[in-house]
Amino acid sequence: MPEAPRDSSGPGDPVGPVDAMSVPRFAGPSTFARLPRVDEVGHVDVAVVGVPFDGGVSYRPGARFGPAHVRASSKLLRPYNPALGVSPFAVQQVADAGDIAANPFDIGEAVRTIERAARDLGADGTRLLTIGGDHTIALPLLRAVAAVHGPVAVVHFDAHLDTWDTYFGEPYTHGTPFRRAAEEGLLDPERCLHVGIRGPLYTPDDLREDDVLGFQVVHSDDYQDATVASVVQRMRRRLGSGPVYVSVDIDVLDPAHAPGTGTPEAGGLTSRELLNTLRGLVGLDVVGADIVEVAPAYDHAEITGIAAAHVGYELLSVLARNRQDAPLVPDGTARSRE
Ligand SMILES: N=C(N)NCCCC(=O)O
Ligand SMILES: [Zn+2]
Ligand SMILES: [Zn+2]
Repeated sequence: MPEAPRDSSGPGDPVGPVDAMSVPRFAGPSTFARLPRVDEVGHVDVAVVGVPFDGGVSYRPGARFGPAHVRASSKLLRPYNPALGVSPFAVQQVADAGDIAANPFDIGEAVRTIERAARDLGADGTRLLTIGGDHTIALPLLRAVAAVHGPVAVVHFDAHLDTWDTYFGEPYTHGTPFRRAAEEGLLDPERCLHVGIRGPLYTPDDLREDDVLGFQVVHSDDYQDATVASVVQRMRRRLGSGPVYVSVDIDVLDPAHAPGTGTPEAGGLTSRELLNTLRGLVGLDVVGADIVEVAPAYDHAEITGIAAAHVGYELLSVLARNRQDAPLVPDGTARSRE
């Protein structure tokens, strides 16, 4: 196929997505948001990378197919984000780095492979937006980020704490990455926060132990009792001014908004609440992010895939906004440029 026309203006400018007015969205390459591959551009500011690994799940399998599904569900994204007043593909070079090939039969080796690949991809300052895969992958991704930045704040969107200790004696699972990360000193215990927590736990100690590891909790129900703006204010106060890693387990959304996931829990966020909360990260030093636990076999009409693609788009928009000095409103969201 000849080189596809892309949304881009001149030589030296970032190469953008394939132009939807020249190549229909259902044709052309299967990269995130129809962006170029990393080997098609020179310098990359942000790489979108897939990790098709689900060897750490405790219930429904299938998140290994998440990267391909989210990419397929990202074809309708457009170049301009009016909510943040930014063109996320025009002010930074975003490109798709393909998938990290992790061993599906050996969790320890998979974790090492993911860490190595994430370190390589981020070696020249490239920031990573990673699409999982199950939540196990957050541990090697945090190792790679902490190797560059030191201990980071984590804002973790999830129905689940994921600070449990082991499953069947296994320390690396999708329910344990943040306990391992805290034990390894990858996290700043004064600046970590879960958002969207709900549902049954194993014992009351789960929350006490989570607290000792350095996490505060915004419960899903807090969105009922408070506004998104007040959640954003609390989140920004907690995350402070140092490096922030954002981990989004798609099951933070209510199963109505994200049925395609492995451990769904009733009573979750709407996609509107999640997208608006993510916009509240503008101005914070976001050094990396992941979107995990999309399991397409349980999805319908791409509901979950589209939600995950939009989460990725907002995260890329936050990174783009951070490159521009446009004014912010007091809760940290951007003033629209209309
Ligand atoms: N990270 C996700 N999605 N789920 C963790 C659930 C762990 C459990 O089965 O108790
Ligand atoms: Zn979860
Ligand atoms: Zn999780």
